[in-house]
Amino acid sequence: MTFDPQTVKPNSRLDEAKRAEITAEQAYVSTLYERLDAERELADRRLTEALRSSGGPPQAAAEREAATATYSDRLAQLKSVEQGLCFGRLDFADGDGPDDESTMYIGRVGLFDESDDYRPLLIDWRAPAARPFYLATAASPEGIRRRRHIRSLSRRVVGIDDEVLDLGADEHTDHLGLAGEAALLSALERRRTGEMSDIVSTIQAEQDRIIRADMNGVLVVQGGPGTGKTAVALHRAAYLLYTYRRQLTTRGVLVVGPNSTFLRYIGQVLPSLGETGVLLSTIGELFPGLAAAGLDTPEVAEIKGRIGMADVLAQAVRDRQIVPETVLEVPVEGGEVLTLDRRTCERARAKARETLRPHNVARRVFVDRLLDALADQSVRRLESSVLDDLPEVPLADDEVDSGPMLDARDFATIRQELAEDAAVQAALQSLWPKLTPQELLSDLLTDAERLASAARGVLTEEEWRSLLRRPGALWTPADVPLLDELAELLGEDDTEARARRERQRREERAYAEGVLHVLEQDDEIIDEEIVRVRDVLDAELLAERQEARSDLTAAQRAALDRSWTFGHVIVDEAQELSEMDWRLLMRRCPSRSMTLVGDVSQTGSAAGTSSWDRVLRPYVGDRWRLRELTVNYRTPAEIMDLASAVLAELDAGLSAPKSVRESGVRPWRRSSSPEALAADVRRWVDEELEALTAERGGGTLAVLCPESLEGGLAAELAKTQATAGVDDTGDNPRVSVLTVSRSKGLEFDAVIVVDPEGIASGSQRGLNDVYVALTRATQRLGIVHTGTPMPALSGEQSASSAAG
Ligand SMILES: Nc1ncnc2c1ncn2[C@@H]1O[C@H](COP(=O)(O)OP(=O)(O)OP(=O)(O)O)[C@@H](O)[C@H]1O
Repeated sequence: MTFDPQTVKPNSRLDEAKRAEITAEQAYVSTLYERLDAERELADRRLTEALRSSGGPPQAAAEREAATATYSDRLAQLKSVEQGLCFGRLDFADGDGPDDESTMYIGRVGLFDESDDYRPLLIDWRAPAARPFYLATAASPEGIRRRRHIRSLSRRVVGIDDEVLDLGADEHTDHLGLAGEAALLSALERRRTGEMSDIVSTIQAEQDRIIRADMNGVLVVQGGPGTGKTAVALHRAAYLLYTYRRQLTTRGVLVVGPNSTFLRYIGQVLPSLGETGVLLSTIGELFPGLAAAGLDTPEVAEIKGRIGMADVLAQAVRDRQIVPETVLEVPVEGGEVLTLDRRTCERARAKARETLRPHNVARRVFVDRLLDALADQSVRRLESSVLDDLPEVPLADDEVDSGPMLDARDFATIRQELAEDAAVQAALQSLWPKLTPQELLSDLLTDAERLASAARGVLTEEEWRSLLRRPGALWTPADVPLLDELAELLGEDDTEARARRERQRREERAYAEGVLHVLEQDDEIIDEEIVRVRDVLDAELLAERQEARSDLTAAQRAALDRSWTFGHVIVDEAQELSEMDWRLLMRRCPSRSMTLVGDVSQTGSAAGTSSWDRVLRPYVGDRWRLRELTVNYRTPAEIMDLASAVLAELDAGLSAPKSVRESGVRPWRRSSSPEALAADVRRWVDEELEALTAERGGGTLAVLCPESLEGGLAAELAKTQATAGVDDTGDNPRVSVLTVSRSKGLEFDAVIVVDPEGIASGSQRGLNDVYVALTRATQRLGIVHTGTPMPALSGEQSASSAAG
C-alpha cells in the first residue's frame, strides 16, 4: 500500500487515515533528528575540547590525538546521515521483536536513548537486528507483521509504503521475490543525476546475502547488467567496515574500478553511508607517484596484460646483470689501471644471484665481491711495487717472514677509496646497475635488441615489436602492473636510507632531551618554555603512535605506498582485469579477503577474462565462492528483449537477467548515412531530450558510438547542446558522447547507440560491447544504423517501431 500526500485525493477516508500515520511517523522521525542533533553537538564539543587542550605528558598528548580522530570521524558520520536518516520500520507479531519491542526503526546510523538505559531508537541498517527488514517475505515473515518504508525529504516525512507479511497475505510480493516493491519501484523510477546513489533503504534479499557474506576468502559476484553489482560491492564495503572495524581500520579497504569516470560516478555512495576510510582507485593509479595518462591500442594492452610478461620482465632484469667478454679495465684515480676479468665477474654474479634477493638488494653482494677483488689487486700491486724498490736483504737466521706489509686496516682504507672512485662506480654500474622500475621498463620498451632478448620464447617477433615505443612516451594503465612487477624484481636497497633515518631520529631525540634537561635545571626559565620543549618530545612519540592509527589515514597512507597490503579488496568490473593486473592486486591482498564483482558477458577488453576459474585458480585454486545476481533493476523489459537477442548471439547458453519493470516505451531503430549521421543524431538527441522533459521533467542522455565517430558526434552536438553541458568526459553532463569502454558501469535515462555494427566489428569482443551499450538505459533507447543491421538487431519486433 502506497501513500503519498501529493497524489492522494483530498478528503477520502483512506487519505485521512494515512495522513494520521504520516503525522505519527513525522513525530517519531523528528525525535530522531533531535537525538541526531544532540549527538552532533556532543561530538562537536568533545572535538573542540580535544583540539583546545595542549601540553601534558606524552601519554596525554597521544590520547588527545586519538580523541581528535575519533570525534572528527564521528562528526563526519553524523553529518553524512542527514538525508533519509530513518527509512524503515518493522512491526513484529506480538512479543516477537528484540527486547520485547513490537516496533523497530531502521536507519543509516544507530541512535540510542541515553536517559532510558540506552534503549535503541534507531537501528543501524548493518546491525544483525536490521536484517529482517531486507529478508522477510510473506512466505517467511521472520516474526514480522508489517514492513514499512518511510520516504522523507530533508527532515519531512513525505510518504510511506507498507507491506503486510502475514502468511498468505500480499501475494504480489512473490514477483521476482522482491521486498518493498513499491519503494523499490519508486527508487528505480528516479531520474538519474550522473552520480550513483546508495540503495540502503531498498536492498533486496539476494543482494543482502552478498553484502553480509563472510569476509574471509574470495567471493565472486557474477550478475548481468543492472543487477546491482556495483551497488552491492559498495554496500558490502560499508558493511565490512562496520562489522570488522577493528580488523579493517589499520589496513583499510581498497575498491578498484575500471576508469576515473566510473570512480567519480560512484564516489559519493560510501560517504553517504558514513564511510570515508576506503581507497577508490583504478589499477592505473596503484603505482604511487606515477600518472598513467597514455593509452595503448587494445592489441598492445592485451599483450602487456599476459602472464608471460612476468617471464619477459624477469629475463629483462637478468639481462642487466652482465659480465665482460674478457677483461674490463678500470682506470682509477692516481693513474693506476685495475682490471676485472670475466671469471671474477661471473663468480660474483653467481654469488649475488644465489641469494635469490631482488636485483638492487643482491647488487650489494656483487659489488662487495668485486670491491674485494679490486682492493686485493691494488694491495698486491702496492706491495710488489714497494718490494721492487727495496734492495733484497736476506733474512737472518732468527728472523721470520712477517707476511704482508699492509694490514687489514690498510686493506679496508684502500677498499673504501675504491668504493668512492668514480671509475669503479661506473664499472660496477655498467655490470650490475642500480635500477628503478621506470628506468628498466623504459629502456626495455625503447630498445629492440633488449626487448628481443627478454621476449625470446615468450612473444613472437611481431608481438614484441608492437610493444616498442618512443623514448619519453607517456605511461599507460597497462604499464602499471609491469612496473609493479619490476618493483618486486628489482627491490629497493634501502639499508642506507633506513640507517640515516634512524640516526637522525636518535640525534633529534637526544638533542631535545638535552635541552629539556638544561631547562629544568635553570630556575630562570619559566614553565611555559619547558612545556614547549616537552611538546617536541611528545610530537615525536605521537608520530610513532600515529603509524598504527585511523582508517582514514590508512587509506591515505595506502595511496602513497606501493607495498601496502589491504584488509579487504573489492574489484568492480572485475572481468576487465588482465592476468598481470590480477598479479598486482593479489600482491596487495595476501590475506585473499576479496570481493570480485563482474559479468563475463560484458568483457570488452581483449586482456579481460571469460572465466573466473581461469583468473583465480593460480592464486586460490578452487577455494572461491560464487554468488549470482539475477534481477535487472536498471534496464526495462522492452530494452532487455533487444539486449537478450544480442546476448544469445554472443553465446546461446547465456541468459540475460530478468527486468524488474517495464517502461512502456519501446526502443526505436533508425537508419542514417555516413554523410547525414551527425546532423541526424543531433536531431534525434533533441527529440529524446524533449521526450525526457515531457515524461520526467528532464534526465541524462548518452550517445554511445565507435571510437572513430566520437569526436565528430561530440563536436556536432556541442553546436546546439552547449547550454545543456555537452561534455565527452561523462562527468555529470546532461548529454554525453562516449565510447562503450568509457560507459562501463554507468547508466543514463536515455541512450542512443550509434552504429552498433561498427562497435561489434571494432574489437575482438565487440559484440560484448554492443550488449553493454544497450543495457546502459534506464528509460529510453534508440539505435542508429549506418549500414545493414546486425542479425540480432534486425528483428521485426524492434524494427516495427522505427519511425525513420
Ligand atoms: N535494491 C536496489 N534498490 C534500488 N536500486 C537498485 C537496487 N539494486 C540496484 N539498483 C539500481 O540499479 C542500477 C544498476 O545497479 P548497478 O550499477 O549496481 O548494476 P551493475 O550490476 O553494476 O550493472 P553493470 O554490470 O551494467 O554495470 C543502479 O541505478 C542501482 O542504484
